[in-house]
Amino acid sequence: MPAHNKLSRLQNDGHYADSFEPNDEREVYDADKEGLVRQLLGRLVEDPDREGLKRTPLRVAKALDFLTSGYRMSAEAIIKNALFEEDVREMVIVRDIEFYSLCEHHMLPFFGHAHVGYLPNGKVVGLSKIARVVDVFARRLQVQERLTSQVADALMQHLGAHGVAVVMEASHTCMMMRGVQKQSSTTISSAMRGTFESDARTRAEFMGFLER
Ligand SMILES: Nc1nc2c(ncn2[C@@H]2O[C@H](COP(=O)(O)OP(=O)(O)OP(=O)(O)O)[C@@H](O)[C@H]2O)c(=O)[nH]1
Ligand SMILES: [Zn+2]
Repeated sequence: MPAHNKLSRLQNDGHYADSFEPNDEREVYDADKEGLVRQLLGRLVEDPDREGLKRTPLRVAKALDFLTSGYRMSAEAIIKNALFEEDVREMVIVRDIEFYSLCEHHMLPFFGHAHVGYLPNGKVVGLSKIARVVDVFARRLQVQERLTSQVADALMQHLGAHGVAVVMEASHTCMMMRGVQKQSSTTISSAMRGTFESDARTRAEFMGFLER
């Protein structure tokens, strides 16, 4: 088991200590968190020490670390090394990017697809980086609307684009497995920035591509 705890490098204000490497996807081990999950398990089940549950607190702690790893990642760092000068002015769309996030109200998954478009301004970005930026914000405790806006704002800020459009469609397990128990409803959210916000034809062109 790793002796150090990477999370300890996270400062209280949510920023990273200088020594922290952004976008380090290595596994985090946090003994405190494992203990807290063990306590919770003790309240939930009759025998938290039975064989099948012995390593569950460790597994849950590691899973939660992964599912919130977006707090330790930086969209800027992902984008800045993958921007290429290219005289492209037409719309670029990456659609059907699957994502998984946790709703901040219940810490239950919501998941679906993101569709991202942008209008380049002399630079294009490596396509995989757009999907990585979706993950940076999806791997946090979220509401879908904020997730959508954060992806749009980060891309707008770091691409130098004329505009960015993000549409996300998701199923919320907190509405499916509990609460209102609606299995088929999906939620669509959008965030339009720059030309996509100011020009209805650009927005319509983007939406048209999504219909295919
Ligand atoms: N706007 C928005 N709401 C969300 C999202 N995820 C979950 N919610 C909602 O957050 C609300 C929380 O409402 P509360 O009344 O405080 O919680 P609750 O008693 O568990 O609500 P129910 O789910 O209706 O049982 C619920 O209506 C959820 O459906 C999201 O991404 N965006
Ligand atoms: Zn919820």
